[in-house]
Amino acid sequence: MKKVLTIAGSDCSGGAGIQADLKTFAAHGVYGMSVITSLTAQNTTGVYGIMNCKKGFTASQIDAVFEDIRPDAVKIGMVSEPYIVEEIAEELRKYKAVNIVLDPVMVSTSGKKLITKEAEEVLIKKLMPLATVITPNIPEAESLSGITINDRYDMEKAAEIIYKKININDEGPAVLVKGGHSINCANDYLYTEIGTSWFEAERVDNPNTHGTGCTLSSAIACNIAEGYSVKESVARAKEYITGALKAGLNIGKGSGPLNHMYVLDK
Ligand SMILES: Nc1ncnc2c1ncn2[C@@H]1O[C@H](COP(=O)(O)OP(=O)(O)OP(=O)(O)O)[C@@H](O)[C@H]1O
Ligand SMILES: Cc1ncc(CO)c(N)n1
Repeated sequence: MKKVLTIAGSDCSGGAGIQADLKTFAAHGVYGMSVITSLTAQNTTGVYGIMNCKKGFTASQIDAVFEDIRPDAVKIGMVSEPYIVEEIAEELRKYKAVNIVLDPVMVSTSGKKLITKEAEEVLIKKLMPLATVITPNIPEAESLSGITINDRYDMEKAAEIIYKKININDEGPAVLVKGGHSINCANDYLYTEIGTSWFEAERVDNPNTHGTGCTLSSAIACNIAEGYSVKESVARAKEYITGALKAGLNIGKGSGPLNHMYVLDK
């Protein structure tokens, strides 16, 4: 059985963060492990508090995992503070971790800022270059590229700018700009060293989209762990997220979670 690690924040209401990641891992039939960077008090209506892991403890958790069970892929989600980003980068370099999917979580679905400006800068400099693929949504891609995104062409331009900013000697990550924040569609654009692709999907008319980003990046990590290419992994993850949204749960008073237990045919 493949083993996949998530390094992310906890969502006590179970729709995003570590909880979404572990449910996605289970739906993909891989063995899931978790390093928790932050506790959040949140639910489907908003984020009401954040308590970060104290200095050194994210690194201790990563040591405990890697010294015993080497992951086949690693997903990284919410990392709020620069010292946590530094610890993760140092540890992943130390263990020569591979197949890293980084979701640069900046703002929650409900609009709460989940990362400091300083942490964002360290994320770009130290962690993104270690990744295989990064998965910004439209506002995150705007922040990383410095351009405003209004249409498909802007998504393509932003992906290329971000790719060129992070990739030194073509050794950095592919860039997947997610279109979940578009109005009429849900098309994602992938920019890699060997080519570009659009992943097109109909927009599912469902207000329950809490944790879609966490879930997509976890599904990509599972597929990469199973040996699929980045492009195939994104295609399969896209099919899974669309199915999980269509499978429609209706939980909570706000933007509820999707149905992680949707299983993709092998
Ligand atoms: N209503 C929808 N219908 C179909 N697909 C969607 C919908 N909303 C989001 N997606 C898809 O879900 C994935 C996550 O995209 P999105 O842009 O919502 O990420 P995010 O903003 O990081 O998520 P989060 O809400 O967890 O922060 C993408 O593949 C996107 O196209
Ligand atoms: C813990 C956590 N990670 C990521 C997100 C982004 O959806 C969230 N709301 N909470």
